[in-house]
Amino acid sequence: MGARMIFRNYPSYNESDVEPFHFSISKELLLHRSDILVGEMIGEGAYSIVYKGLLRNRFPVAVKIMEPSISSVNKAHEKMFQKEVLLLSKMKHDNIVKFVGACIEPELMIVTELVEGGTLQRFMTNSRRGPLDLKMSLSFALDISRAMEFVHSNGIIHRDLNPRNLLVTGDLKHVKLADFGIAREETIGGMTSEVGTYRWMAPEVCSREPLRVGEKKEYDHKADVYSFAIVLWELVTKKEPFANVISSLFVPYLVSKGRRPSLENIPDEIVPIIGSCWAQDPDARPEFKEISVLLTNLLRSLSSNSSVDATLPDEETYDDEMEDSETRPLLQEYRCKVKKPKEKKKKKKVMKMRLPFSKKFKAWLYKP
Ligand SMILES: Nc1ncnc2c1ncn2[C@@H]1O[C@H](COP(=O)(O)OP(=O)(O)OP(=O)(O)O)[C@@H](O)[C@H]1O
Repeated sequence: MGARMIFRNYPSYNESDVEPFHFSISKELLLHRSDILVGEMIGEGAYSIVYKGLLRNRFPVAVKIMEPSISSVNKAHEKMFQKEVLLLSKMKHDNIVKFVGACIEPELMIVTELVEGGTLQRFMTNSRRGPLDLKMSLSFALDISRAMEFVHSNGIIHRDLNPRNLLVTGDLKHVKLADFGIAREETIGGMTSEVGTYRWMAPEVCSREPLRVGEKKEYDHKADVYSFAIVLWELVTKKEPFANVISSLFVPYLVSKGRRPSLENIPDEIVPIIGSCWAQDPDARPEFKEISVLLTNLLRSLSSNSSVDATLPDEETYDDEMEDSETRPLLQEYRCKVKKPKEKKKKKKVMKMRLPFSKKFKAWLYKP
């Protein structure tokens, strides 16, 4: 396996782990190796290589094969594989890659739907030179938020939300969440291992504060909300986060001290969303349920203000307004503002109201 430019922390396992391990994956989730025809390579992860494939000679699929050199030496990777299979098989949502099946003999393989548009990382890199399509960016963000809403409602923390784990559909209209390799069920009392990809890693996950003997860092599903904020920032700025930091290895330190990418030149409507999502205090971050409502309303208001015919993607499925009491006051205030601008007179008033709020919000964000 070649050196990777992305530094990522994986759960640590004891390499001398020799405990016997037996797969307990139900038969319905298993495929025969002969059902799968493996084609060209399309991607590579830390422990796996992903190929295009054909299921029963007919259906295009993605085939993730765990690197045999690793899985044969370490039973811990078999456990990791099994966890990924069991989690992914439960994740049935339009914005999450569909699980097709798994093989355990002769190689460890996970077969999913083939998402043809490549990673969001590649998509954003390719679109950097062109103009920003705000509606498309927000619509992608809404897809991600909806996927995460579903993941969290199932008691799962993804722990590695970043543009390499988000795939763009072939028609370039939607994004799907992939890679549940380090996702875990949230445990009462918080999670403790340090995992994720540094540039997208929440401060509570990556902080290097000294711990007392036996003490462990705790975090919860709000770590994913932080990662989402960085992805949203990338979508609306078309820039790389922490690009001026020499090595991503330094990012955790800076983030733990409150450093964030710049909010300069980001549309006023989006600043409070990003700002609240990457708040230092995880409890101050909104839930994905709230973020989805905000993004839906924002997209609606953008569409109704536009002369271009810009309907929401799959509008009927985004019809889930929340009661005001369900959104936190900060976001509620913001939501009222973005819902209003329909007539010109009202729009002016809204802009007047929004500016001081946004200033106050920025001041709050950067207070020493
Ligand atoms: N369903 C899919 N459709 C198309 N391409 C895919 C699919 N799944 C994975 N890929 C490609 O393969 C790459 C690696 O996949 P994945 O992230 O699942 O592997 P991994 O070993 O878990 O990687 P990581 O080191 O990020 O955990 C992705 O970045 C993407 O380019």
